[in-house]
Amino acid sequence: MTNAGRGGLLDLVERDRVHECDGYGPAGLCVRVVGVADLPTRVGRFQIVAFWNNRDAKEHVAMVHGDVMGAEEVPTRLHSECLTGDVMGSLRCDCRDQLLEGLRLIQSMERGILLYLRQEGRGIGLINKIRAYGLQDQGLDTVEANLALGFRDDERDYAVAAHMLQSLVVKSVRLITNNPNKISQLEQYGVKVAGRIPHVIPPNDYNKFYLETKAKRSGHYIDMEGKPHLAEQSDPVMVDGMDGPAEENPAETDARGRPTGPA
Ligand SMILES: Nc1nc2c(ncn2[C@@H]2O[C@H](COP(=O)(O)OP(=O)(O)OP(=O)(O)O)[C@@H](O)[C@H]2O)c(=O)[nH]1
Ligand SMILES: [Zn+2]
Repeated sequence: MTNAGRGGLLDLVERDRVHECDGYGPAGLCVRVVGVADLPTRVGRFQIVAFWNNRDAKEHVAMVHGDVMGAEEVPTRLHSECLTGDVMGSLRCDCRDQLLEGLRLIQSMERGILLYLRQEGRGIGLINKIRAYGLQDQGLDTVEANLALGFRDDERDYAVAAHMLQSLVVKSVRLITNNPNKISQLEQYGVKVAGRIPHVIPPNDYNKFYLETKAKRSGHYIDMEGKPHLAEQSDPVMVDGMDGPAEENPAETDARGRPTGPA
């Protein structure tokens, strides 16, 4: 990151001291940049940006690499918190690998952002996610378990992400995701999504059914058995303990997830 880029992020704290707006989404959610610091990590150096919001005590952060302010087509990952996966290393989901591979991918590019969103359990919270896991242990899939607990299959709202990107003065993003709902919600909130970068992690024995459910029931762009292979998925990323080549040049697609070139 250049001094200009870092200085620019620091300026946002001062800028946002008086920030007020109508907010995003049905709740009128508004965020302010309240802290910026250098954050060396095991995958490289980031600037971490802390956000206050006007609706709850959830403390969302952005991991920023390179000069993103005023930039177009910034590679951007929206990561939803997963204590069991991110922290405990659970194999029931692909969250930890997606988090680390996402940070690595961003580091390998000129610039990029990972928003770490405090939307545990697709927005149902940690206690309810563990209850949902209990129901899954009895045979329900992820969607059925959420519904049995009285939730929608996915309770996440990305208004906070849209405002965070606006606060970082990002002009457009290339979203690192397999989830079409993230793309459509961001667009609905006025974020220009210029393309998609697939983020497929090879399954393990414990999360295969979870990933299959994402593909079959939630419409995620993940190639599983029985579905036509996606051209963009020909080079899976390499994660600890798995054989296979690292993904170097993920194919890109347009905002609707259609490949824009050969994989
Ligand atoms: N309710 C529920 N949430 C889960 C379950 N497994 C993982 N999660 C949560 O799902 C979220 C992970 O989703 P993400 O990786 O951000 O996004 P995604 O919807 O999979 O889309 P991608 O961008 O393609 O990764 C985290 O908040 C996890 O805690 C589950 O079985 N039930
Ligand atoms: Zn997880």
